[in-house]
Amino acid sequence: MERLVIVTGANSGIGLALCERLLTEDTGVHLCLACRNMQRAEAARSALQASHPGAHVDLLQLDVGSVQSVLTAAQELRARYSKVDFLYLNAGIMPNPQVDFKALFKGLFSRNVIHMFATAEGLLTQQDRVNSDGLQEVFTTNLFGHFLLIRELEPLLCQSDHTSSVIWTSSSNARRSAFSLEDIQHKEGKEPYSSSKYASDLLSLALNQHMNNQGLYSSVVCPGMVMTNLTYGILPPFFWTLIMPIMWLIRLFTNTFTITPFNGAEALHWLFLQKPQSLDPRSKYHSLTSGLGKNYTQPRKMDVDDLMSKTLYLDLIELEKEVRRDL
Ligand SMILES: NC(=O)C1=CN([C@@H]2O[C@H](COP(=O)(O)OP(=O)(O)OC[C@H]3O[C@@H](n4cnc5c(N)ncnc54)[C@H](OP(=O)(O)O)[C@@H]3O)[C@@H](O)[C@H]2O)C=CC1
Ligand SMILES: CC(C)=CCC[C@@H](C)[C@H]1CC[C@H]2C3=C(CC[C@]12C)[C@@]1(C)CCC(=O)C[C@@H]1CC3
Repeated sequence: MERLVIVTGANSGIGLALCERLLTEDTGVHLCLACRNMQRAEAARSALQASHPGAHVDLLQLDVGSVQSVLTAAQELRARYSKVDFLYLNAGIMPNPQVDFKALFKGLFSRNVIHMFATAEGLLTQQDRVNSDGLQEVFTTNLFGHFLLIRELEPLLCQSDHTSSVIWTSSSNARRSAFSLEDIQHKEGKEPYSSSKYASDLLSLALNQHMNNQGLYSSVVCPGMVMTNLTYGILPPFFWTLIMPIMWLIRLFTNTFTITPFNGAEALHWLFLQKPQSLDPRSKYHSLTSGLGKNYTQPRKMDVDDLMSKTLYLDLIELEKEVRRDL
């Protein structure tokens, strides 16, 4: 039987590579590319169908950064499909990133150099802004829009006769110290990306605790450090070209430098092949690539606790009520 797989942010990078891998490596996949820009979505579909003639690929207009767009897209999905098997919550942004070159240089000569390259801890800040819903843009795109989508798709995800999986593309940059329950949107700080990714780790745990009994399972993935539009936005392109040999060299010391979107999609694809009941709700599934270029998936325990995750879940439900009231 065909399995319906929805991928947000499917028109480029890791999302597009995942779609390519699903069509190449699996049979009976019905894809729905959920993208904000329909021209880019069309281009992605054409590329997928050029390499997989006859592949079942639908498009859906979805801007996860806009409450109204999520509600309209969910309504469309409920009209089109009777169930969803996999929902990849992959769309994400890192606006106006700034690299702290002083910290980078200092880190190069410290014992933490591998950790620094794997997580970018202490290296990156971003400048966020408020969107037209009055919400922080990074929080809405990376977390809240996806949360709302899950809530809206409950009738398709939670069915008595089958299980469904929601899979978050989180990051090694997710860090507890960047997140605060007093400021879940990260209005105050300078690391909204790190905060939003940590929030997705917490939320995934809460979703498992609240929804496993309805057949919905949530998992978290880290794709590693991948060269995509997102990373190309961090430094000027010529700089990346210049340091590319160093990047391949770094891979000899840290398996988190997956570098290509194909490699980065490893854990996302691996999860497609697993029974959701067999997965650990407290682990993040990492795409890793060895120095010799071998891809594999490894679960690593997340720095999350039950009380924090439950509190965030309840805060998000409250926020959802508020935004619905304001529509
Ligand atoms: N690259 C890396 O090293 C890492 C990436 N990640 C995560 O991987 C995910 C995919 O990013 P990646 O492939 O790297 O980067 P890309 O920029 O290539 O892909 C991001 C995708 O998200 C889409 N998107 C952004 N904002 C919205 C929105 N409001 N509504 C709908 N779609 C949107 C983009 O669409 P559009 O083309 O219209 O902008 C694009 O398709 C992100 O969540 C990112 O945080 C995590 C760890 C490391
Ligand atoms: C010599 C060399 C490789 C310099 C690059 C330094 C930095 C720009 C990178 C070092 C670690 C990278 C990293 C990311 C972005 C680029 C770096 C900061 C991410 C934050 C990209 C998005 C993520 O979700 C996690 C990545 C962690 C590592």
